[in-house]
Amino acid sequence: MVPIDLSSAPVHPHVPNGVNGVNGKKLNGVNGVNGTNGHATPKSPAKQFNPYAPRYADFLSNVSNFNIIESTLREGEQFANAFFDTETKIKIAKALDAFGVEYIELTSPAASEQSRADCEAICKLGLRAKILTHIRCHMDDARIAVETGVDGVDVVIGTSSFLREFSHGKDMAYITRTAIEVIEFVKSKGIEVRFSSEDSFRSDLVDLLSIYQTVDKIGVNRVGIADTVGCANPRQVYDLVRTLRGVVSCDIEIHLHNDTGCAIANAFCALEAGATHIDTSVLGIGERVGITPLGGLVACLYAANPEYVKAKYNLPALRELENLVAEAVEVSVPFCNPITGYCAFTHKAGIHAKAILNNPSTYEILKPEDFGLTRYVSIGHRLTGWNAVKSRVEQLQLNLTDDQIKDVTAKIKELADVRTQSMEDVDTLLRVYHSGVESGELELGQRHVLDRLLEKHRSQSQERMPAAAA
Ligand SMILES: CC(=O)SCCNC(=O)CCNC(=O)[C@H](O)C(C)(C)COP(=O)(O)OP(=O)(O)OC[C@H]1O[C@@H](n2cnc3c(N)ncnc32)[C@H](O)[C@@H]1OP(=O)(O)O
Ligand SMILES: O=C(O)CCC(=O)C(=O)O
Ligand SMILES: [Zn+2]
Repeated sequence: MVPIDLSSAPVHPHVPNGVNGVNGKKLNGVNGVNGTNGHATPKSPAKQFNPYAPRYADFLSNVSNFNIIESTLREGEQFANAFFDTETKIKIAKALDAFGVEYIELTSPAASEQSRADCEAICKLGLRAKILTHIRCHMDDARIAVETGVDGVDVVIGTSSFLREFSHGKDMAYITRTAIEVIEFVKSKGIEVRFSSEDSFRSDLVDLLSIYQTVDKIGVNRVGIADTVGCANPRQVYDLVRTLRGVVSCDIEIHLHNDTGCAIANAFCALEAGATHIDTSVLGIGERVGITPLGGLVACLYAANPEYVKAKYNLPALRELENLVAEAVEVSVPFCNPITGYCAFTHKAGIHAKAILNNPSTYEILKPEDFGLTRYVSIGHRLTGWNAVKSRVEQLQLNLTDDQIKDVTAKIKELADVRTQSMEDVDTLLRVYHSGVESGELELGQRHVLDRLLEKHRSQSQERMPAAAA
């Protein structure tokens, strides 16, 4: 792949959602969308109907008003490859804080002596983010948690029949009694408390709403819904959060596992339905395939409202944060990772390349410069086009006409049909072509002359570098 560094390319204003004829005027009444078949719009105001105007449900949406509960140091520690020593935990906590997440959730201090000590150490860092720890719904855990110096405690207990039968073995009456005791105890210490049902989507709806209503009445700060097994789809998430929003007045958190790849979409739908807090981890690490990834969620919410997300988080810090965690758990950042994936801002096909060079918003919903990153156009392959090649010719300050660029593009394609051309290969070809034109040896379409010039260039370079060639 031959990347062209486009960091100096003109940056065009980002086209926000809702423009491009989506929420704007262009679509109304066109293509028969409003039943007008392209004819004049009805004149009577009573008959006018804008299907894209905000709906009642949109007023519930928190897509531009949410908090992130970052759980790399809790859920992330449950990732099979994770072992965080104290120093690594502190580095990760500081990097999360520098990125700007609102909350950092830590492993239960009841898990081990070191977990307790690390929790205390992170509380003492004086970070801007609020520090939470995550415990079972049990007074023993609660007593340890409130002594660590955390700003809040996240309490969880399974409510599905699976977990009631095979995990803790408790019925709803016991769960409700213990939840009340734990919540009142944590509240008495003057810190935040959240109550969450584990495996919410496989729990009985009446049980769920009833326990959430009870804990809301006694002043819990947040209730949490958890898709513990990653079985929920966006519609189910919307429906459950929307229903809960009508039942409790406290904040609503959601924790979504990614077993079927829906975790980001589910988080977005939860916000649309009125959730206020989303759990994430860096690169999504957690039990099995993990949970909603921080970077992917940020990409999704940036696409919805770039200005809000840019103002809220230090976006250029994301890459280092992900690299730090990837290194700590010995994985690579996936090539398809939103924002920081190897090819996230690389454009290849000729049709894309031409439009991107004219206006990056044509094929980009995220602006790389907002994340401290650079856009590339790849040209050394058989899908390239003369417009992309022209941009490289201009960067190299070679003087070629459009017809000459089209001619040399045909040669790039011929060579790339055999193997992908490196940046160096393409630059050499462009320079040889240019000097052939300048010297008057090469004319349009004279492939045999170009091949001879290339061969001559190759043997001259080998003569110049015999030692290197040997
Ligand atoms: C879905 C999630 O990710 S929830 C968060 C998961 N986090 C963790 O598990 C934190 C790390 N865990 C640990 O270090 C240990 O499991 C500990 C310290 C919490 C408990 O260890 P142990 O006492 O040895 O128990 P063990 O892990 O074998 O079993 C869990 C116990 O908690 C009980 N339990 C499980 N979930 C809950 C809950 N949400 N609330 C209260 N009790 C619970 C189980 O019934 C079981 O009790 P038992 O000892 O009477 O059998
Ligand atoms: O506390 C919560 O809300 C979620 C706990 C958890 O990790 C899960 O259910 O997957
Ligand atoms: Zn989880």
